[in-house]
Amino acid sequence: MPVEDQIIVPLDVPTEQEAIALVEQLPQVTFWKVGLELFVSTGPGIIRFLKNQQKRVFLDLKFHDIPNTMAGAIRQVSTYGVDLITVHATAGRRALEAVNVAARDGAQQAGYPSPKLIAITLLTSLTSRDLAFDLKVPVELPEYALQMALLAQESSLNGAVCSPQEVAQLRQVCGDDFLLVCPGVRPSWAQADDQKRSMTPSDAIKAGADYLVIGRPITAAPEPVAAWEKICEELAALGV
Ligand SMILES: O=c1ccn([C@@H]2O[C@H](COP(=O)(O)O)[C@@H](O)[C@H]2O)c(=O)[nH]1
Repeated sequence: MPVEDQIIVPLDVPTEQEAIALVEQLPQVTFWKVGLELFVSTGPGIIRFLKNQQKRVFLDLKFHDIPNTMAGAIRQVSTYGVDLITVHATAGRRALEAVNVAARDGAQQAGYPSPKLIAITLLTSLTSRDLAFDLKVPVELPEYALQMALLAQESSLNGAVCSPQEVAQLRQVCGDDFLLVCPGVRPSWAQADDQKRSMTPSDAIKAGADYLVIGRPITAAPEPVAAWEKICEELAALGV
């Protein structure tokens, strides 16, 4: 896969007009992410727009609820024809198993291939200290992320979302067929923002990520096209 196709850019903007403007400004981007802010504002209209532009779509709504409610929501969003959907691994085994069936049903009903379901292991904005002291999880962070990924894999999900700092371990344990998507990616020249477990794009790919989610370093850059090109050049230099 060309390196450009491994970068997913989030449309973290409040309106459909701003989202469309970004897509038009960055025609080189093939994979866009629609998250909570934009989806709450526009509903599925933005997904139709992206699909009409032949873009791949990552619907990052991070579903987290009881199994029946998760299944109902996933059945509905699986009728949109998106490529990737996130759920929280902490919804638990029964919910993860339920969403698998629901995604197949919804996609089949709409005549689309099943979307790939990927589970959030631990948000990249959280630190070891947050996990231990605020969330009261008495497990080291890398072990916790791994256990959440394994829960997703045992529940037949397609992959997981993890920080680049955990991706090498997850790749080694979960194998090559398990999709690993990494947000929290920061080129050396970008600021960290609220990301706490970051790595550079090339280090994240070398560590085993399938896809990188890179937002503000591109979309909030003074020149988004130049920022995109700089990241692609850095990745192309890896020669992978
Ligand atoms: O653990 C997670 C899960 C999802 N995200 C999402 O990725 C992007 C990152 O954007 P940046 O501007 O590159 O920080 C954003 O849409 C998050 O909702 C994440 O960061 N961490």
